[in-house]
Amino acid sequence: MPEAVETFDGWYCLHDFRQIDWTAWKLASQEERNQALNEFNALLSSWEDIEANRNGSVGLYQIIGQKADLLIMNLRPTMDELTDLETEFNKTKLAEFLIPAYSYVSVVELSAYMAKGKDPNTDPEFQARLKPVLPKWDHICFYPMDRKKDAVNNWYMEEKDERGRLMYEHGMTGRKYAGKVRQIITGSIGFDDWEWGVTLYAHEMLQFKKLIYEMRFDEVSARFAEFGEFYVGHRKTKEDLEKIMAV
Ligand code: VOV
Repeated sequence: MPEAVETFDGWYCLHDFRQIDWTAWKLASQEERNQALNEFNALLSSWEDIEANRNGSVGLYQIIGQKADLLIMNLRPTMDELTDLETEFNKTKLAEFLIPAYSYVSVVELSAYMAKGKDPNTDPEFQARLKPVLPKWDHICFYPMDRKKDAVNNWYMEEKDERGRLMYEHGMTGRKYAGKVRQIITGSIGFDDWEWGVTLYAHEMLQFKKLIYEMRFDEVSARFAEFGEFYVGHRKTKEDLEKIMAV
């Protein structure tokens, strides 16, 4: 039987998608709205401090389309810390005006397919990728995915060397987008409904489409990839959020 590839797991990750309840927000007083934003800004600042101390990372994004309005993405060394911060956020005033839209629980994952003699447990480059500072690039694209397990194409029945070959080809396509798209692959087998979360960053939106389209022709995606829903959006600061929420 084919054997599993060793995985190296880094920080835990919560993608928290929310919709703004505009009706409730507009009914609130200016004072209540200010209070909600100030409290959230303080919480975001505390998460940014954690990022500065290299104990996690945070990103705030505005999502386009009707699936969600906001995405708050947090990384932490343990899942307990993520659970706590989710609870803390849910208790804020702002959260009273946000409707849960979707969430994804996963852990930053690298596999040994590409390790090539390096020890991922000590190699500084591997370690930095396992505990990443989320890129401050303008645009984000997130989607969950699976590897196929049907009678004809079953990823888990392929030999390890063959999977390594397919992943190598995948990596070569990805490398063409160096400087244009950055990827954070998170593993979610046993944690969420799909097997991986794909979080991409770009300076230019169109690069997501170009990369994902090109990858569809790689054998590993063409034969073995199944995708969930796509969410795309833009990175936002506290000041941007104040403008978004202004009514
Ligand atoms: C900038 C783009 C880019 C680059 C450079 C890149 C490179 C690499 C390398 C070198 C490796 C293997 C080693 C490791 O690091 O784990 C991976 C791994 C992985 N990828 Fe990837 N990927 C990219 C981008 C990228 C995209 C756009 C997708 C979605 C697929 C698509 O069709 O939409 C994807 C998926 C994955 C997955 C699900 C895995 C884990 C598979 C597993 O079975 O373990 N990935 N990926």
